[in-house]
Amino acid sequence: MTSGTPSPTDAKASKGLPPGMVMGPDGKPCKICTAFRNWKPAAPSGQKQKTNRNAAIAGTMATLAYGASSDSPPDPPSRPDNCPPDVEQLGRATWTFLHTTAAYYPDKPSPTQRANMLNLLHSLPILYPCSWCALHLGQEMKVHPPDVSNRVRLSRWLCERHNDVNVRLGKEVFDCAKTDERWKDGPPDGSCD
Ligand SMILES: Cc1cc2nc3c(=O)[nH]c(=O)nc-3n(C[C@H](O)[C@H](O)[C@H](O)COP(=O)(O)OP(=O)(O)OC[C@H]3O[C@@H](n4cnc5c(N)ncnc54)[C@H](O)[C@@H]3O)c2cc1C
Repeated sequence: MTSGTPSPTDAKASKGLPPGMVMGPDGKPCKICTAFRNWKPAAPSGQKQKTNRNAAIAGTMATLAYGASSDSPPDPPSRPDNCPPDVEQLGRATWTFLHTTAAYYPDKPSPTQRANMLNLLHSLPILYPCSWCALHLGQEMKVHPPDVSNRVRLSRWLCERHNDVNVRLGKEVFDCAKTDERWKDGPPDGSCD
């Protein structure tokens, strides 16, 4: 992050927030920037009391029904399937789309195909709903402009941008030599055929 640019981890911005909750550029908790397991919006005080009471009743019912001891830790909350995506679901879906699109991009793209791909990539820092993700991607794209000259180069470029995020999140870096294997051809053992 360049100096002077606000970040979701700014001490001032995140002060008092539960761990993992991410603030948006507007200074409010950003739902689409936060993993569901970390999303703990502050309830209005009346509602909070009601929520706590409901949770207590639910806990008692569960103990009666399943015999769980009252000091056992609660299960992590599960989410109905029809909820909007969180930062992780959106990220996985977007990377799947981008890497697969690159894997099927032509070896010799026409000028129109190159222009279309550039339009798609340059739209992301503007349109991507997770504002911090979009901001970081835009910064990386300034330093590493997209290479849409052919399939291999585009796949490599995307793999490297995905690795930028992996590094920022403390995840393992992906071996970019395996991009086709992951997104188009499948492993050599044929287990995906
Ligand atoms: C443009 C963009 C920016 C993002 N920025 C942020 C951010 O700032 N903060 C945040 O919390 N989340 C961000 N995300 C979401 C984040 O990248 C992950 O998608 C999310 O954390 C879920 O991670 P995951 O471990 O399920 O796997 P993902 O990172 O979603 O990867 C899905 C699969 O892709 C494969 N893969 C992994 N790395 C690569 C690679 N380099 N090349 C090819 N294939 C690969 C692996 O098989 C992996 O299982 C961003 C997503 C996008 C699309």
